[in-house]
Amino acid sequence: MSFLTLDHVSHHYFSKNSFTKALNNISLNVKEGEFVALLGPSGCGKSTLLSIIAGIIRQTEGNVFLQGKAIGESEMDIGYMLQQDYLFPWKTIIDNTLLGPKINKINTMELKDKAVQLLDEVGLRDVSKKYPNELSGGMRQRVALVRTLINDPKILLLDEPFSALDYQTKLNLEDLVADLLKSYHKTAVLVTHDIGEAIAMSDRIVMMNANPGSIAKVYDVPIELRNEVPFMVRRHPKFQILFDKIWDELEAKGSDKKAVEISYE
Ligand SMILES: Nc1ncnc2c1ncn2[C@@H]1O[C@H](COP(=O)(O)OP(=O)(O)OP(=O)(O)O)[C@@H](O)[C@H]1O
Repeated sequence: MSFLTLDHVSHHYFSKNSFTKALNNISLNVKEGEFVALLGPSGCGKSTLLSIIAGIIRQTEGNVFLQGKAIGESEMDIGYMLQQDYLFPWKTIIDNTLLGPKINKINTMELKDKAVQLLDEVGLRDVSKKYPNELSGGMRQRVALVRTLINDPKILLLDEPFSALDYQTKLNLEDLVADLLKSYHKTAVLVTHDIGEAIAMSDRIVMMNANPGSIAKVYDVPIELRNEVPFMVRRHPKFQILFDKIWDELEAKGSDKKAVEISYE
């Protein structure tokens, strides 16, 4: 059964002088516990699609359902992790992780133990009383991950969450995120430009076309790779085969195509 359903989703951006067709007729079913990556040339609508799934923007056409319910009925169902951590500098790490529930008027006393446990799981128990500026970029992203998981969201939306990190930190975080999501049996959609990251972390990879954004191809990641931690996936012979296939496909699409933009001027 489909956990997340995208049913003929299209999106147009309208501004005073122009109209951009960002997404055209996207249909996709994501199973519970599945990890799906969205990959494609710049401007193909990956972030737009993620914002629609998050309920931040409303699609122009089509429907999006999470467990059969239209998106937007409960914000708490969705966890969002971005390239920037958006931690509040004047709040301690533990208070930052509890901010979402606090805003939603949930009793944070009950969630404190869970926050401590999650901080422990990401190796940050000792810094819970510190402030964000005392932490490295990788540590801050781990706090952002805890903040996302504290609400126990049904689905995690990851918009290039590792792209601002150095390579080694990024690989370590990929392993950590994959491990945590697997142990909590979370469903996730990742937007990335990094083919290796998409293969290392995902069960399926959705390759998108630009101009306008649509689904070009869906790759099933071989089971041998899905059973490994991301770091080890990169060493598997099947990794390189899939990498080359996707690379050739992306090269063929070109990397700088813009979506259809019609100016009214
Ligand atoms: N708020 C907006 N108003 C008008 N057009 C927009 C807006 N946001 C995005 N677009 C356009 O919609 C198209 C898809 O943009 P989007 O950011 O979703 O693509 P993307 O695949 O995430 O790009 P990138 O990989 O470069 O981050 C682009 O042509 C972009 O210019």
